Amino acid sequence: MAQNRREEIAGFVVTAEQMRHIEGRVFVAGMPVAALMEKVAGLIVRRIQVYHPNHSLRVGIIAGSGHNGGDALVVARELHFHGYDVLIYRPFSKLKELTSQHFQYAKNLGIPCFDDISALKDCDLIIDGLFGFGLERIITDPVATAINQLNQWSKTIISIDLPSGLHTDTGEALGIAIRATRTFCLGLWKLAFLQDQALEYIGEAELIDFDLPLTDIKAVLGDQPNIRRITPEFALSHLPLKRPPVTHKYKQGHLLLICGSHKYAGGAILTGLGARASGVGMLSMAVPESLKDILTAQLPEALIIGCPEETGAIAYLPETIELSDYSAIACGPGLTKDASSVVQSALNSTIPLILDADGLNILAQLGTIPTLSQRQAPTILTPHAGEFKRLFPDAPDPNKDRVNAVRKVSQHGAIVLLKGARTAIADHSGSIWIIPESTPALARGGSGDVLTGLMGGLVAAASTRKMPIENIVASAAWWHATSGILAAQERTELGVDAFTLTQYLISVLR
Ligand SMILES: NC(=O)C1=CN([C@@H]2O[C@H](COP(=O)(O)OP(=O)(O)OC[C@H]3O[C@@H](n4cnc5c(N)ncnc54)[C@H](O)[C@@H]3O)[C@@H](O)[C@H]2O)[C@@H](O)CC1
Ligand SMILES: [K+]
Repeated sequence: MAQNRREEIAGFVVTAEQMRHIEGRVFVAGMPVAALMEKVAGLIVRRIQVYHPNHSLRVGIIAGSGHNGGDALVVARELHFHGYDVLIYRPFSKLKELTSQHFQYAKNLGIPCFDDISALKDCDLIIDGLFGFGLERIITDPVATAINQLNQWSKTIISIDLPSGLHTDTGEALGIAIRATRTFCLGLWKLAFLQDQALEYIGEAELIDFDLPLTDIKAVLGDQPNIRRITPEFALSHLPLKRPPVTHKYKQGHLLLICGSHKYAGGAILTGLGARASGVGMLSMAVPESLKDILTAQLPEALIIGCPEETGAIAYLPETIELSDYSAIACGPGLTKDASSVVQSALNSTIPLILDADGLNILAQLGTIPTLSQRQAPTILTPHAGEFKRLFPDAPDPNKDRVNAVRKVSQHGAIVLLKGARTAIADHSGSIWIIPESTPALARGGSGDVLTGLMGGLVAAASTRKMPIENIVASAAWWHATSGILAAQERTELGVDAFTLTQYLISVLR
């Protein structure tokens, strides 16, 4: 039961408004606000003691005017009683009532209080309780200057709920934000934790579960939450790890990869190796004729189809290829922009299609939105931010509120996977899947080709498994990221070239 709760909670993501609704329900049901604050702060103190067991530390507490400040003041009181040398910086004179009471008591206990940040200069540890999800406008002076000064000290900082200054939903710094070493996110993951622009402020992130009832969470988020944080349990349950005892290769999916050019032969190999790891029943690869021998040598199990070529790119697909014979197509890695007619053929097919790399660039040239509107079957686009802008020049900036950006463009019918530190996926219904952990080691040539092949294989295999294709796409991205994390742990972030990554796809599952 406890395990189930942990798993379930780990999959939820909330906006500030949703969190307020959930808490509101708990308070209406009878939980006293002050009791909840005590409980939350008690859990925070326990975690602080795990990371900083030395009770002679000098701890600076930053307390804002709201309940984030209230949490921080309860933490101050408890650390004081545990023997830590505590001092408080409180920049605002007007405090919410409960926060004000905790401040009075801390002062009466003899904890030194200051309204100047420089009092905290000699602290070993800072606890940031300036703003939580109640921050709603740009931070101005003198607090902005104080945050700037604090950031320059490069101290160990633990932020309560969110690094103060971050917008809870977009992860944007509202003028300025505290750069935390560690952030304890309270109750449920706030959306900011899954936005790339917030990551440099958050440091190590940890969820502090304070027993919000699942019924209240689901009453606000719904049974099928609109935003889902991909957990290992979710991803693994969508991978074809266990086969039926009686099957044959075509029942395990037949993937057609269309990739490669004279210039980018390696991209085709990496895509093929990604597909190999998916366990797909049958793999066919359409490549330029001149690449046939090298691909056959690298992927002896694949059926390599040599295609007529022009300027080193595939000119067109041979007539022997009947696209409807396949379970799915993945098209794009290493094609060059000269392979336009091939991409057009793939778009005309009536089976699931994954487009990546030059497949996306060619789609942008063809006109993304009108072309997508002609598609009869699922289309999956896997752009990074640059490709995203070329595909959807009128969409919101994919480098800012990425979740909103990807949600907006998915209205045009495709499943869109926006690559990044926190890859975000949206489908036409506006549902979002986010991969919560990854590694910068994957920011490397060829790593995307591996994902395309892997996802292609999984989508092809899923055609007989009746699983929502969006879940398969998200699970493929999780698998890819998790393999990168393991490879980086064992080989450093420098040691995760794309070929090495393909070798970790299977070992990460063991
Ligand atoms: N209500 C509760 O009992 C619980 C609350 N929790 C804590 O409460 C926090 C939310 O509390 P609040 O809703 O009081 O909000 P916050 O404490 O996040 O801050 C809001 C306060 O800051 C002011 N403010 C907003 N933007 C400002 C700006 N740019 N410059 C100056 N002042 C600004 C607001 O007027 C308000 O007084 C959570 O983040 C969490 O830390 C958690 O402990 C869970 C339980
Ligand atoms: K905070």
